[in-house]
Amino acid sequence: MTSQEDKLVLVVDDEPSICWAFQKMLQQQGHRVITASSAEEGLRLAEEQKPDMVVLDVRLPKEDGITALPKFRKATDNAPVVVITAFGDLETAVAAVRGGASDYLTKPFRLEDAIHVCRQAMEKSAHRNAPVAVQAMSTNHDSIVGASPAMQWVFRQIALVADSDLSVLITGETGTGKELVAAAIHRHSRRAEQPYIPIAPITLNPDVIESELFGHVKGAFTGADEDRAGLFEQAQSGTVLLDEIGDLPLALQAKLLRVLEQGQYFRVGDVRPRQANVRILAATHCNLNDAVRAGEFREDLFHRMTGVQIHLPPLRERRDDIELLCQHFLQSMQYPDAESAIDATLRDDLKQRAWHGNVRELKSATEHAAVVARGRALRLSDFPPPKPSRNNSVSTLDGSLEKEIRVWALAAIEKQSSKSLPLHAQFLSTTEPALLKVAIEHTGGNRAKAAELLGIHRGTLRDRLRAYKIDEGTLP
Ligand SMILES: Nc1ncnc2c1ncn2[C@@H]1O[C@H](COP(=O)(O)OP(=O)(O)OP(=O)(O)O)[C@@H](O)[C@H]1O
Repeated sequence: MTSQEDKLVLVVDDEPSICWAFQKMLQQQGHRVITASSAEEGLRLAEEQKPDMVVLDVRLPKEDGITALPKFRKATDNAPVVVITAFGDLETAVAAVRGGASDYLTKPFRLEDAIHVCRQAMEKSAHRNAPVAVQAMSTNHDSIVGASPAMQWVFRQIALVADSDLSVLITGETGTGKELVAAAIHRHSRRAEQPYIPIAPITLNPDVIESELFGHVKGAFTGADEDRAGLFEQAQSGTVLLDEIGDLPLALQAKLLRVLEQGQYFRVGDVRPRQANVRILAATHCNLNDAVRAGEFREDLFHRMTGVQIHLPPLRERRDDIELLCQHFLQSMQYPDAESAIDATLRDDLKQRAWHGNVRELKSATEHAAVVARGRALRLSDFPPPKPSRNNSVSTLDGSLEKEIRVWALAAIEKQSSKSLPLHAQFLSTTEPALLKVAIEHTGGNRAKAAELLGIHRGTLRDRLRAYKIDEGTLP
């Protein structure tokens, strides 16, 4: 048997630069690489040389990668296949995984991601079950739109978990699409034909929430005139989404844990346990870690739920999706010439907004603008004013910025060497230039006013600009 460092990898891509990049990267990891520029040539090599892993592009000159995927699996006795694609939508990712792909990468990818994905694919058994036939995908659903690397990663994660029965925690600010992701996981799972029940605990009457979830037997409490099934029972064989799982009362968290660990629950007033055959997905916009620390969320449930997580970044961190999303919403409204209704100026203006309400805000703003514009190309004035941030205070760091700083600081500490600047100086030289530039831009290039705004001496400002080599010519 070959060792983890000495595998034969077949790369099938008609772009020589991609073959070259994989060749370099995999050879550095101690593997041997053969390449092919078409599925046909790749299959021939696969039959002859039985590679330990295949990297397969979706778009190939004749037969495409997704169609050829099962053939590669057969030709290599089920060696892992990593599929790569230039632009992925969720359906392509799911089709790849259904066709037997071990993983999925979207071009352009970061080298670290490619190494990580290839290593994981090789670690996985090279002799998995025979591939499942690619199933026709229904298009009659709410599609998830996104071309940004962040959304491509989300598609990959959905595709990888959809077919299993794993519980998944979906996190992200309000309006980022958590419920849409949960519905997509269900839609692409084996349970797709079974019920999908989203439950928001906050909307349930707190006095009867346990009965709502797990049902009750006759006489369990006043008003319980007959046996009744709860939502978990109604979702039998299907999927439940617990929307804002952080809102679930502590007593019910223990009962949910029982469902997750033993697949069992009790109707209120019943002593007979019932079997729950449900997949549990959960969503939250808050930091469950904090809730655990505050004693509001059970730690054991936290660990059970955070095994598989899909995080949806806020829209302001994937601004390149804004135009695509607007066009998508306009198309859904059958707006005339939806694709050209947003010109480059409007696109840039929309990208400037903070979109604190995320995709939900963008959707309602686009619908509003479409009504005002009545069929002509949209203008910024057609859009409602931006929604204010929930946390408009500028005197304190908002949670996400603090998180970024923590991540930065931990990474900097790890990289610290005898040659590095002290941590505080590193931090200042990373963050201060942006602050100085904003102050100067804001004051129209007036250094005296900028220094006043910053609360520092003019001379200090001049020295810092020099120290950071901020090119005065690039500033107003
Ligand atoms: N990537 C996307 N592509 C298309 N539509 C999207 C996308 N993300 C979100 N939406 C739309 O934005 C709206 C809000 O999405 P959703 O309800 O899934 O967000 P959420 O994160 O669950 O919000 P909340 O936390 O407030 O419940 C929905 O109308 C949804 O269809």
